[in-house]
Amino acid sequence: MDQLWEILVVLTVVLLGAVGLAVAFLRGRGGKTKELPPQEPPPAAKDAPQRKANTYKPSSGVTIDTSKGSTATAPPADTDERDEPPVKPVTPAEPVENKGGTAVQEPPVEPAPKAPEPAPAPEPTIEQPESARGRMTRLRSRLAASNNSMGKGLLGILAAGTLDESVWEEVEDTLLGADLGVEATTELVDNLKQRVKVEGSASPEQLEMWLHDELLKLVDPTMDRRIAASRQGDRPAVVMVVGVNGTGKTTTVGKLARVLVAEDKEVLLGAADTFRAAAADQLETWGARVGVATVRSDKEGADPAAVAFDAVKDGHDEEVDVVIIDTAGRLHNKVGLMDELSKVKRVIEKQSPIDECLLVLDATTGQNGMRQAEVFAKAVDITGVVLTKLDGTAKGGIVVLVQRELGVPVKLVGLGEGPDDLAPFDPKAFVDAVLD
Ligand SMILES: Nc1nc2c(ncn2[C@@H]2O[C@H](COP(=O)(O)OP(=O)(O)OP(=O)(O)O)[C@@H](O)[C@H]2O)c(=O)[nH]1
Repeated sequence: MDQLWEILVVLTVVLLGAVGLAVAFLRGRGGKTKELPPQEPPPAAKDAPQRKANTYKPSSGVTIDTSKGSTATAPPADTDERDEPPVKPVTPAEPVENKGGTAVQEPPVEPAPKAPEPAPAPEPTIEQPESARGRMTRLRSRLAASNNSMGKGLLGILAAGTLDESVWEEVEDTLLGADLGVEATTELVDNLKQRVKVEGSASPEQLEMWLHDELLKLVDPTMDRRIAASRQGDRPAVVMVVGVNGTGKTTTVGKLARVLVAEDKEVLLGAADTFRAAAADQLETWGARVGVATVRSDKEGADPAAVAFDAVKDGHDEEVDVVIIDTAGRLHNKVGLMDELSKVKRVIEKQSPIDECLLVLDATTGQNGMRQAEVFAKAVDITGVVLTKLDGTAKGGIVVLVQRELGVPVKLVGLGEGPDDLAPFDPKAFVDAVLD
């Protein structure tokens, strides 16, 4: 019986072993994964140009590969990257989908080529303005071109023959037409008549000489035409410039700065014309051309008195020779403008006297300009006149009229739009040009 059990156990073990081997054999065959045929690359990736690794060369000389997934590598020591063909920069784009719907990553994007170092800003060129001496001589032809019709007319009339009353009337009309004014005209004609009477007769040359003398007398060479633009003790001189808009005020301040720079003066400009937005820019440009700074406010409609105050204060601190203040020429009404000018004047005078107050008058406006002048003279104490645009008018007689009416000399004349077309007024050169 025992033997039978032993035989049964052995048979069972053999059977189980055979079954296990059979299962293992079957698994080994049936579980093998099927090989996929080789995959074609997606069209987009296939067509993508083979591009070299994107490189960025910092100033240290180390090349950093910025292409995706790569690590920083140093180039071989003997690699000269300048020999590589240039790589076209690629615009970054979103990943695109190929036809099969697989997302294809856009090839790595190269950084924009390093911007070249910006060229150092060119040094501003400081212009060398023409010296004041000799300007009137250079500009004399301009005066003569516009004004000697008056001189020629007078000489023609006086040389025509007998000096009867009708001839004197013609002389008077010519002088009045040149804006000399009634008073000065009567004075001149009376004096000429007197000389002719005393001499008995006169040659055309003698008449020309007398006319020259009489005109010069009216222009008055004895007036002090110097501009107070030198330091006054331990402070700068202060020059305030006033006048109606469009007369050439800002231009004159710019030109005057040039005259003074040519005389080796240190100048500071104050842009107190805050009414017209562009006036401060205009003034600053004028100053910058000759290396002169401008005190201004960037706020349109800022208080002009405050700007003038700051300019004078800065002038003190910087120890310049002269501070020139440009003012507004237009406000909503005349009263407002005059109040503003008076205030600018008062505020400046809190820290410094005003040494010069120049009224800018447009010579082409004739009698109209005279009425403006009187209004300004009431608001501020005018110490001198700048007659602009004398190159564009035959009415040079305004020089005499303005001096007589205001009791102050014409100190400067504008004879063109060029930067150096402002000249100290020279009575003799003026009369010479008129009778040229
Ligand atoms: N022909 C000539 N033109 C001049 C002369 N002076 C100034 N001008 C011109 O006159 C115009 C007006 O000049 P501005 O300096 O802007 O006048 P402004 O008085 O400051 O005017 P606002 O700033 O509006 O008050 C400009 O075109 C100048 O070039 C001159 O002597 N001769």
